[in-house]
Amino acid sequence: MEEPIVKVEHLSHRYSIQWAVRDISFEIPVRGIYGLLGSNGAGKSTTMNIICGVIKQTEGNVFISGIDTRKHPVDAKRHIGFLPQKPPLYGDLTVEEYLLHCARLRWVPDNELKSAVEEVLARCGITHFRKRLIKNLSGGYQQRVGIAQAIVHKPALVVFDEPTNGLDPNQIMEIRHLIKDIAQDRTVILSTHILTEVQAVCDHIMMIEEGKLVFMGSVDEFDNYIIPNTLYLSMVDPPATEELAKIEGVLGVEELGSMKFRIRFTEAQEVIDRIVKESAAKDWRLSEIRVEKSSLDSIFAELSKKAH
Ligand SMILES: Nc1ncnc2c1ncn2[C@@H]1O[C@H](COP(=O)(O)OP(=O)(O)OP(=O)(O)O)[C@@H](O)[C@H]1O
Repeated sequence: MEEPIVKVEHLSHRYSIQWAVRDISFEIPVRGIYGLLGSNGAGKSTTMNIICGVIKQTEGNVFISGIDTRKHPVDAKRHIGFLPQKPPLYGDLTVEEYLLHCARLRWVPDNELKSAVEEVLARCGITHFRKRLIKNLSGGYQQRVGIAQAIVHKPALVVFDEPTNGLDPNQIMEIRHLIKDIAQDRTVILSTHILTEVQAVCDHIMMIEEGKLVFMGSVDEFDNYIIPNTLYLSMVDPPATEELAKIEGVLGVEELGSMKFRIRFTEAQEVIDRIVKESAAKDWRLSEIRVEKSSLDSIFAELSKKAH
């Protein structure tokens, strides 16, 4: 069987006396964008810094494409690109000088340096700024340079720590687009405390709370994890709540006021069909009916509570 791209086994980390990460295990077997989600101080940066070999774990093992990061850190790092929370940029270098420097640091062979930098400049949409000093770029473009240095050596795994932090909405959209593009030919892990970011960018979610992994699965699984789906219903001439509750397949009815209701159900389509039929027969004048997905925010809050 093929080695997983990332394998984390019983990972724990302690800063002096405080445990920041406690017994986390997971595997990333296939390509995709994996969101590492958690509130501030949950342990995201610590986990990412360990995966990328920036800090050494107190306990446990990390393997990158089968290479033990503790035993062979240099070999493992060849497969990793990392954009830390504060990008390691040198403001007094031009974009091109900086990327050349990074490519050399990452063991790109001399005869491939130029083409590697050209490729990454184009990929990140910064070719036209190649001669500009990094300190004179906007935040969004500085972040692009940060991303470029993370992929200049074509690593199999790229790790982004809060990549859209501090950017304006347009810049955020552009950076998300770039991350999706980069993930087409490699695995990406990105950390964020923003739920909509995960929804917009990721295929899979790993959620950390208080140093523990509380969820790992697809975005859809996360979405359905805690709270069952509900129906939102609006009628001009609604019946009594009890009458709605009697409909087969309806598990509960919550009155939201102004002739609106939230219904918990067993099977969406069957219940929708019955409500529409009854409404037509009894002239409830149905004006809106839709399946509500539980918001990521509410799941986030539930999972956080679970972890406590
Ligand atoms: N160098 C350090 N020394 C001591 N404690 C630290 C250090 N770095 C992080 N911590 C603590 O470890 C815990 C986890 O921090 P970490 O930065 O990994 O969380 P995070 O999820 O990345 O949060 P944020 O989104 O705020 O960066 C926090 O309680 C934090 O205060």
